[in-house]
Amino acid sequence: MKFGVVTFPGSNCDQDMVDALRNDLNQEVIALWHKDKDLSMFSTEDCILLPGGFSYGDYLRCGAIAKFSPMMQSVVEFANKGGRVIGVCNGFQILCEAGLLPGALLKNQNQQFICKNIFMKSENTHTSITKEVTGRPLMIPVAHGEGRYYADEATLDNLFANNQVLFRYCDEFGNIIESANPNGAVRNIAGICNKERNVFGMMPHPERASSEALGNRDGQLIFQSLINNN
Ligand SMILES: NC(=O)CC[C@H](N)C(=O)O
Repeated sequence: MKFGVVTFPGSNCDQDMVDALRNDLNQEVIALWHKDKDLSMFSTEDCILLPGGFSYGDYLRCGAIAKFSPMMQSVVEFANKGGRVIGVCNGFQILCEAGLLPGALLKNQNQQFICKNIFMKSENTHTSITKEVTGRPLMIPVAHGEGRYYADEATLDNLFANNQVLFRYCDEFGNIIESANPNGAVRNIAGICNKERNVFGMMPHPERASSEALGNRDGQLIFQSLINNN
C-alpha cells in the first residue's frame, strides 16, 4: 500500500507527515497538491492523508475553505469508493466540513490555542487504525485552537453504538476523566471514523510522535495498525 499526503495553502504538518511515513515507517508516499485532482495512481488499498495546519489561514472556520479545493472533490470520491482517508487536526476539521465525518470541531473551551502532550486511548478493535493500539494509553501531542469535538446527543449515541469512536482523552493511567480533556470535547472524544470505517479523523498528531529522535514513538503504533490491517 502507499500513502498520499495533501498539501493545502497553510498546511504546516505535511512535511512532518511525509517524513514520519517515509523515514520512520518506510512507506511509499506521494505528495499531493490541493489544486490537482488526480488520484488515479491510488487504489482502494491505499490511504490519503490530510495533514494538520492552518489551511487558507483558518478563515471563516478551520477547514471550511479547504473543502472546496479540487483535490478534496477527488478525496470525497476516493472515500466513497472505499479508499481510506485520514485527517489529522486540520485534516480532521476538513473532513467534518466536507461532510465525510459527522460533528464539528469548535473553539477550545478555554478559547486558547493548546500545544502539549496528552494521553488518549482506544477500546475499538473494529477499525484498521485502532486495532493494534488498544490497551495502554498513548502519549501524543495536540496543537490546535479549534479542537473541541461536538456532535448532538443522538449522533454521539450512534457513534458509540457503532464503534465509531476511535480515541478518547484519558490520564496517563487510562482513566477517561474531565481533567484529562484538553479542549472540552464532548465525552472526551479525540477521534472518530465514519460508519463504513474508511474515513478517520483525530485531533492529536501521531506524526509528531513517530521517531526516537523526538523522544516518542507512540504515534508509530497508529500508522503501523493502519499498514498491517489494510
Ligand atoms: N495543528 C493544526 O492542524 C491546527 C488546526 C487549526 N488551525 C486549529 O488551530 O485548530
